[in-house]
Amino acid sequence: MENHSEDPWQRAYDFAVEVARKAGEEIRKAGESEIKVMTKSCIVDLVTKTDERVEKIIIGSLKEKFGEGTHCFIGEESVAKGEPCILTDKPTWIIDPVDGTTNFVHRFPFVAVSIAFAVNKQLEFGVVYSCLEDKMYKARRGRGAFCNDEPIQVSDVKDIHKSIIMSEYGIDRSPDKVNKIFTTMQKILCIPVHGLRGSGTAATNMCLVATGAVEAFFEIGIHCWDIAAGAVIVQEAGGILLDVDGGPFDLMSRRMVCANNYIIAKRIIKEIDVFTARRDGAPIPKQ
Ligand SMILES: Nc1ncnc2c1ncn2[C@@H]1O[C@H](CO)[C@@H](O)[C@H]1OP(=O)(O)O
Ligand SMILES: [Mg+2]
Repeated sequence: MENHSEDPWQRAYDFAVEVARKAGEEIRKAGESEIKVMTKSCIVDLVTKTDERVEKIIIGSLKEKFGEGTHCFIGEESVAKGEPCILTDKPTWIIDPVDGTTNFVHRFPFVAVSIAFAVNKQLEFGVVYSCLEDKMYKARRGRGAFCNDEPIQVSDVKDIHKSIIMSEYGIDRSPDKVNKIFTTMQKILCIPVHGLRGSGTAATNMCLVATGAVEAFFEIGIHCWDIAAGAVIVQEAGGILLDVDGGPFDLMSRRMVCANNYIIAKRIIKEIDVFTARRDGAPIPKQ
């Protein structure tokens, strides 16, 4: 019999990679036929049957493998349907079945499956499968980060003027919020930096930091399922995570800066116009 006592999560990690691949194949196939689009919180917050179906496949496979009741699950579409979004000390899977749903709907070619696993609120591993590019990013705490089994590393650029920074626009179209986002983007662009990019998926943006293609990614408004897997991948690739105000990273805070090093992170943080986002798991106030 295999002895997992010294390495309790390897089996879960390997299985997460398998499940992410299967989920990505489902997404690729679904993209070949007509995509029926629905909305969630507002008219630009999109969801499809594929998001819901793929989340069910992922959670179903994990429950079958690890036994119902022993593990907890936080999944984007389950939370949208009223399941709690609370991270406890129990072994917890944090899942975004389709990160970049808007891209998926428009067939803009960056769509990722994001699966992370935390125990005692510490992230143990993360898997991001960029399914249209067929890139499997993965990392386990203390064991390095990989893309299609090749080790990956963040860039060694320390000069902000030689960097590419990533961010996103989110889904809030109130002029006040959009203004803050654009002000930040303008300030960063005019530092100046080499470029400002956004792939439309937070998980993929983080993997691009991990491979050294860009130096940093920041966003306010993302959820824990968008960034949990990417957080392990960035850290294991030698990068760092911070709050947008320079404090420690908090997975449930809906705010994050990830970067190749502190010099780049701190320089960006100086330019970020912070706005509030209700924490993941916080009760929604009654109207
Ligand atoms: N309210 C929000 N504000 C900002 N980003 C959000 C957001 N909700 C989801 N995102 C995520 O941030 C990136 C784009 O802004 C995507 O990864 C998107 O994930 P999604 O495609 O799974 O919804
Ligand atoms: Mg997402």
